Amino acid sequence: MSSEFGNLLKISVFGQSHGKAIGVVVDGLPAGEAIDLEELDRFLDRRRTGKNRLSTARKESDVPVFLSGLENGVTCGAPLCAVIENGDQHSSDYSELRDKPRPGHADYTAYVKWRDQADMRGGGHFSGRLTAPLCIAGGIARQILSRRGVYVGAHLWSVGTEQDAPFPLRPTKELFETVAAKPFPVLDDQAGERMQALILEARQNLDSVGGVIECAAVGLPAGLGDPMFGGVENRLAAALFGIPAVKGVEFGDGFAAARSCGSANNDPFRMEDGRVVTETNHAGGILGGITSGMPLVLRTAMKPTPSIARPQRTVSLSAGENTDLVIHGRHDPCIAHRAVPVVEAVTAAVLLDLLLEGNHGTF
Ligand SMILES: Cc1cc2nc3c(=O)[nH]c(=O)nc-3n(C[C@H](O)[C@H](O)[C@H](O)COP(=O)(O)O)c2cc1C
Ligand SMILES: C=C(O[C@@H]1CC(C(=O)O)=C[C@@H](OP(=O)(O)O)[C@H]1O)C(=O)O
Repeated sequence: MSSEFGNLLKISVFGQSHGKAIGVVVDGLPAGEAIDLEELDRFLDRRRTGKNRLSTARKESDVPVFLSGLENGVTCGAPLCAVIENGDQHSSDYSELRDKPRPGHADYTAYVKWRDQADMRGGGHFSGRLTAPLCIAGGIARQILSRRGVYVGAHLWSVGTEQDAPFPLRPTKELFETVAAKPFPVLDDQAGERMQALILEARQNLDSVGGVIECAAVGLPAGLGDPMFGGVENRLAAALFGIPAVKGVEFGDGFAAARSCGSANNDPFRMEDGRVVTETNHAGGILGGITSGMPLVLRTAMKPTPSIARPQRTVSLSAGENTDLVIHGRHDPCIAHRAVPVVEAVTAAVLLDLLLEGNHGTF
């Protein structure tokens, strides 16, 4: 199933952007886990729409209703199902797009696959809207992990050409909390100001801008994951590419490592308080697909929002001829800053799945 991932912790996302509701089924959660719903709401709020001109004007409350799996706020072992009602759809914005696919969005490929049955209102099932239920699942996974000393956090690494400071060699839970509490998720607030100016400028120019998110996980044991196709990188990348608009995933120094040399890229081993650590972390905490015990570090490249307000060239599918398109409606001038908690959510879900596998489902 294309909308499901995970081995022992199976996460299945359903719904369409302008349908009645969107939601998630999470099967395989350990029983007896208290879920702090206020903390979950703070997590969902970091992704929420309609806060300011940096994001889409669509206003959704994103309040999850738990239909199963949670009794008195505690997981009961049965599959957890949560739904979010959609409340602010402007479907007329999309009537023309059925015939004239938006460059950069999934309208054309959805049409190729599903023809006239495709629900492309608000991006349908391809929409970034589906990352709200993903954040319910990942927000719960994140709480379960942090109870066991594994912390996942992320920040906006760059927007366009503007760059944040990198995570330090050993990011802490406190650093993750500090970034998560900020209205704009960066380490260096001055860089954050420049990024916000860039997003507003793109919007002003009837355009959009891309960005990169850096995510880290600390407290992971060494030895998680398997060689070759069962690697932690493989598992994370497969799930992270499920986030709409992700066009690249790298671990540690990633593509920059290809411009480095062995003497600079190798992380020297040292003993510290009786355990093996590395002096640097170019590998991003993964060697041979297996965690080394150093912080896991990854980055996801988010493309610029495809729906932009300036006129674009497309085709009329019915007439079979070239034409022009002006997209109306409410769109994010940048996706990356809103997707920071989404990357945390997916990372936490995959790591919890891997930890459950290593402990026969009971972690
Ligand atoms: C949080 C989030 C918000 C998004 N907002 C928009 C948007 O407002 N307008 C838009 O055209 N695309 C938006 N996208 C991106 C599209 O959903 C995505 O580009 C499209 O489904 C095609 O998928 P692909 O880019 O992975 O190929 C958003 C994605 C995410 C994750
Ligand atoms: C609603 C969300 O984002 C939506 C994601 C999206 C897309 O094409 O991905 C297109 C827009 O939908 P609409 O045209 O209905 O406003 C965004 O607002 C959300 O993230 O919750």
